[in-house]
Amino acid sequence: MPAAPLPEIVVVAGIIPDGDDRLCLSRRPEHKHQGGLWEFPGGKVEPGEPLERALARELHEELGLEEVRSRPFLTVRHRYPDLHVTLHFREVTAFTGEPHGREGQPVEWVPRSGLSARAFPAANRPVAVALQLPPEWVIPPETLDEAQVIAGLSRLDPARQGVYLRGWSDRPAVAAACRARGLRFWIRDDAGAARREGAFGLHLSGEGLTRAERDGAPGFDGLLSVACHDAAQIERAMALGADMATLSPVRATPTHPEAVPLGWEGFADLIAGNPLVFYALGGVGPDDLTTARAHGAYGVAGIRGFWPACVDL
Ligand SMILES: Nc1nc2c([nH]c(=O)n2[C@@H]2O[C@H](COP(=O)(O)OP(=O)(O)OP(=O)(O)O)[C@@H](O)[C@H]2O)c(=O)[nH]1
Repeated sequence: MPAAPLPEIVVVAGIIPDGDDRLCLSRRPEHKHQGGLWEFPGGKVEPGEPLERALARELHEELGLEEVRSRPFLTVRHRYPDLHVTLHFREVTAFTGEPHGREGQPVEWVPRSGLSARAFPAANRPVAVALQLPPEWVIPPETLDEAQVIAGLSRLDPARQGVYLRGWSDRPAVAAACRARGLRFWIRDDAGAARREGAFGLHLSGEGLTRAERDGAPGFDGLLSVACHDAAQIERAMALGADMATLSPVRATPTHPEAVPLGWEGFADLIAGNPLVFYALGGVGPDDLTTARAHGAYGVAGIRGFWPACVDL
């Protein structure tokens, strides 16, 4: 007899900040699925219920919060052995009341830096990665000179923007400018340079990916990222243990005129169900963040529109 299909549930969960760089967590009751683990408060979405309303209802029932407003943060699909779950994590932007465990569950404000010490359900791994990441990934133009790049870096916002030093990975002065500004930055392909420069991440190009597959995963403790353009590359990035990826091109772009754009629907189809954190790249700008999140990405990446002095690119 064929096995019965596993139950599929849709869940909404809130990332609730307190304005002091802490997030509200609760502990799942022992008798429930994934019992005893810490979670972002939330619960099952009712059929036809809009996600923002579902989260407001759950946070009222579980924590006693009122007037909850939220926006998309990250969508994760995960297959537990006994359950398939689609988790819509949302960033809570406003609420009233002080969260307390109305169902007897422990509730705590936890500093972001303390999140890695908590045990979460396996589905939460991409959220733990995304919580360390800026929503914008800025690529300094290669048409500028080093002094212009350094001047541009000093105008980026470290809270919102990270930097991929695509054409600038072998320039210690550029890495130093990122550090001085407190910007998280990624080095291209060279794990040794990433270690030396204290990069936040290592981003593998197609060539870097092939080399890492041949020689073994690069020895680097920071985040591992891969440039992807299709389903096969996403598979390879996951097999290598990557944390995040760029997927491109979403739209036509003058830097890669030959590449066929994925479009937002094609983008969403490719990333659905993959436990990587994705940035949409190629013809997108900071204003596309809401659209990108609605299609499963966490962030947006690019040169044009992101770089402060890029008017004449
Ligand atoms: N709320 C929440 N659920 C999570 C997280 N991570 C994760 O895997 N889940 C899973 O998502 C599902 C949430 O369902 P739930 O049982 O809490 O839903 P509910 O509050 O409506 O519960 P009930 O109907 O059993 O009372 C569980 O299978 C849980 O293991 C998370 O961070 N927050």
